[in-house]
Amino acid sequence: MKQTAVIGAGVMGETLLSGLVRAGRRVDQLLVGEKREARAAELEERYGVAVVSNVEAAAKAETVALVVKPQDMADVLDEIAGSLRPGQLLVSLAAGITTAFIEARVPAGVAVVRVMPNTPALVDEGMSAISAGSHCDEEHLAEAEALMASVGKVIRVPEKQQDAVTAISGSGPAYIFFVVESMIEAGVHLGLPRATAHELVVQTLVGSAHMLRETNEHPTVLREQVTSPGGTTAAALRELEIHKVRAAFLAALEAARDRSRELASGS
Ligand SMILES: NC(=O)C1=CN([C@@H]2O[C@H](COP(=O)(O)OP(=O)(O)OC[C@H]3O[C@@H](n4cnc5c(N)ncnc54)[C@H](OP(=O)(O)O)[C@@H]3O)[C@@H](O)[C@H]2O)C=CC1
Ligand SMILES: O=C(O)[C@@H]1CCC=N1
Repeated sequence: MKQTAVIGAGVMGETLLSGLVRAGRRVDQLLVGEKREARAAELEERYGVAVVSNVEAAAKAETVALVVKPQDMADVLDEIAGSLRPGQLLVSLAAGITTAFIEARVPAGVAVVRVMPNTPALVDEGMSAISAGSHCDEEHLAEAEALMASVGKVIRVPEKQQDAVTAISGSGPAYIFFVVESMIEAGVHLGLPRATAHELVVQTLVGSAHMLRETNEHPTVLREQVTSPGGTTAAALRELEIHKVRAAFLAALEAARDRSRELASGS
């Protein structure tokens, strides 16, 4: 029986775990590495999974997903390295941590895949980008792809693109939620009840997202369709340009990309 372990069951780790359970993965094929007792009890109760030590998880599982913070990665790798064996697959979901960083800390022949997921995985609409490490064959990459496909869409990218991917789709949901928050607040300023503003904004987002995916049109075309000459949308977009929102997005995403690069150094 092939087992998959999730080490680090915080926001992203639990998102992956819950997705695997929803996708029909048998709970006796799942192991969780979690050091806090209260959290371990919570996960056992919620999913019926076995919560074990990191060392036991690493020793028993064929595939080990590492979902700890980048700053904790070196310690966790030091802890489990002695239990790992060639042929096993390590799938790291940590921002910034390179496959070379992991390979340098585990036995030779352990396959490593770097993944950048995002939280919409919680509703099976995740976006994951995966990159192979140097001891990784097609079977390992396919295994990592299947793992992440249980919670959404998966693409393969060269590892050198992962910091940019992290800035776009890894952190991306936060920018969207920030825009949603801002629009709801603006609705309240315009005199709408908060619940009404919330419903209007959320459905507008969902509808726009479906249009983007289903029409396959470029966002510029879709934006132009909304923008009647001399109308309300043109007035609003002019303000967004005056306030340099486009430039702010570029600066923000560069900052996220740079922070991802820094995380590999443990800072
Ligand atoms: N949140 C997101 O949207 C995304 C996160 N990621 C990546 O996922 C990883 C986790 O992020 P996130 O879930 O947000 O962070 P969290 O802090 O929510 O989760 C990290 C988890 O790791 C646990 N942990 C820490 N040390 C150990 C250890 N030695 N052994 C086992 N578990 C340990 C923590 O436990 P405790 O709380 O007890 O310390 C916590 O439950 C990061 O590397 C991040 O870059 C990637 C893409 C998106
Ligand atoms: O903020 C972070 O560092 C993580 C990685 C991408 C999304 N959340």
